[in-house]
Amino acid sequence: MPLPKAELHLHIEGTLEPGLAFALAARNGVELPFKDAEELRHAYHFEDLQSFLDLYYRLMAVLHTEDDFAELADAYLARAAAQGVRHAEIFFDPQAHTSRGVPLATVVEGLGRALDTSEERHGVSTRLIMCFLRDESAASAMETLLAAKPYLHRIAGVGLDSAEAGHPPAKFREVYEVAAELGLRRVAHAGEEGPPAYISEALDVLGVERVDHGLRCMEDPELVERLVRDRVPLTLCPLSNVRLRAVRTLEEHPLPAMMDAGLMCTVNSDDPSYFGGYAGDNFDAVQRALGVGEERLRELARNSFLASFLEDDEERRALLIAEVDAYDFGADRA
Ligand SMILES: Nc1ncnc2[nH]cnc12
Ligand SMILES: [Zn+2]
Repeated sequence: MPLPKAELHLHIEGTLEPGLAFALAARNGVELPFKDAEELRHAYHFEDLQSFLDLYYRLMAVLHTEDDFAELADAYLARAAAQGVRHAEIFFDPQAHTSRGVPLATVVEGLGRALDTSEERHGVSTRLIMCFLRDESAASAMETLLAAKPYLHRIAGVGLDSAEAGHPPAKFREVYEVAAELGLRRVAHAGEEGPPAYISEALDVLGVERVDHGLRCMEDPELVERLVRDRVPLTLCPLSNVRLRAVRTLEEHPLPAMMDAGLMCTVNSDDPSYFGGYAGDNFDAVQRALGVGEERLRELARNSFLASFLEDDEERRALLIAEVDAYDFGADRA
């Protein structure tokens, strides 16, 4: 049995495996610029965040119907469960679908259908986090937020993703103010490719409770001190960082230094279909490449539940943390 963990940084569109992409393309009559799944896999070499995003947006165009979104999410939940994920807070990018004519209702109801049966089918509790594309306008984000009002019973929070450089968090100040008024939790990608100042800005201007990535905080000792003092959770994604060249090699990933500094780190998969692994694979990778030991793996797993939005189910949170504390590494892999 793998180490129980929560996944807090996962883009559902980034779980689209080549096989499912081709099946949906055939079903929906979408032309893909690749001969087959094998050829598509060979395209998974990225220079930076943007070169990945270009393929990510192109491929998700195979998603059209409620069934497509339900199938995508159910496939992720099955894979995640097999790697010990017991709770998943799942990002989705509504503007990437509405901009090509897929209604928000189709996306949310399709994903929602898979999430509704997740605990029963996979033993994974879930939350949905709606992300705004930061390289689109603040007006478009606001329009998306307001359009989501009928679906807020399904949406726990808002996030901010896509191309980071040149799109500072403050661009979305009003959007996050309205999100807070609507009772939504707030997170944002910051410090993946953008500077440490974007991390401070996400905290100060957007009022985020967690920082997605936050990797570049290590360039600013005062910021590290603040994040440690305030126990701000960081949702790190080691395999993603290597594939998108935020770090040169996995062996050079700052995770151990970040944990040494006292930062509240979690380990997640980001876009597992594209970056070579799901949550458990990321845990295995840091254990293997960085020599992260068993007690630190346990700390990462514990942090994942502590940083999760399980406030409305403290009983489940306590139960899952107790499972982490009692986990026997000798009996199985993490
Ligand atoms: N790693 C990432 N950074 C920013 N936006 C994303 N959208 C999907 N994955 C992303
Ligand atoms: Zn991400």
